Amino acid sequence: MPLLQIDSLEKSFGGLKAVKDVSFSIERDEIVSVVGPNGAGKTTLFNLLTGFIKPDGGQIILDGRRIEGCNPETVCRAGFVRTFQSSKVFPHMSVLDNVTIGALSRFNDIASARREALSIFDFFGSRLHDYSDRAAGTLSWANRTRVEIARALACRPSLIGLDEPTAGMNPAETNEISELIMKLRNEGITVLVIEHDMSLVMRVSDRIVVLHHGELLLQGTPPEVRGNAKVMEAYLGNGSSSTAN
Ligand SMILES: Nc1ncnc2c1ncn2[C@@H]1O[C@H](COP(=O)(O)OP(=O)(O)OP(=O)(O)O)[C@@H](O)[C@H]1O
Repeated sequence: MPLLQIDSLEKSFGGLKAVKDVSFSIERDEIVSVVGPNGAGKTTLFNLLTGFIKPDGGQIILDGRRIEGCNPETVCRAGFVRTFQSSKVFPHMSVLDNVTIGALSRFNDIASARREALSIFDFFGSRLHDYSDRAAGTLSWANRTRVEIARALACRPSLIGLDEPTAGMNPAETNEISELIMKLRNEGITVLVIEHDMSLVMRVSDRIVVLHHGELLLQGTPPEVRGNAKVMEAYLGNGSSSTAN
């Protein structure tokens, strides 16, 4: 049984069908990327999967349980936690408190949640330990993204959704995020990524799902997607700055 099964998902905004009859599944321990030109429906799909908006039709089954239409908190408790395109750390709170908030979804007392947060820090080497007491808003963009990922991990998800995790990062930081994504999978966490950086997508993904005008254009392994004529046409025809190479 797949960890996540999406069947015939639909969402319209007024007359615009942002997500049209989209079906695909994600197996446990996979890294799956969702790509597509601007306006393809990636963010809408992510918002549908994580309960931030409700679908007009279709099913979402997480670990055998129907979650379409559930609110974000219920989806999170069911094991699917996400990050956001623009960092949503609490800027005036310390790094430790930001991550402790994530752990409070599983622990009732602050001391246990804080211990859990510190154990999540280990995942990031010394970076978050070094900044533990700093206000999260004073960190670099890359470190704020790490704090957000740490806060998501503190919920101990089975599936983590990363919405453009390398946005605003330089090549060295982007490489670190690639390594982090692969490390997450090695820890037994399944990863769903929306990402415009196609070199990262090609490097880390087991499978790539390509959306275009709200529809699933193609899904396949990186070699299957790289240079595919339909994918190239979707990107070039859209005038997007991203490329499928
Ligand atoms: N709340 C909304 N109200 C109306 N239209 C919307 C809304 N959200 C998204 N859309 C439209 O739905 C379509 C899909 O948008 P979406 O943001 O999901 O695409 P995307 O693939 O994430 O794009 P990008 O790569 O630019 O972030 C677009 O035409 C967008 O304008």
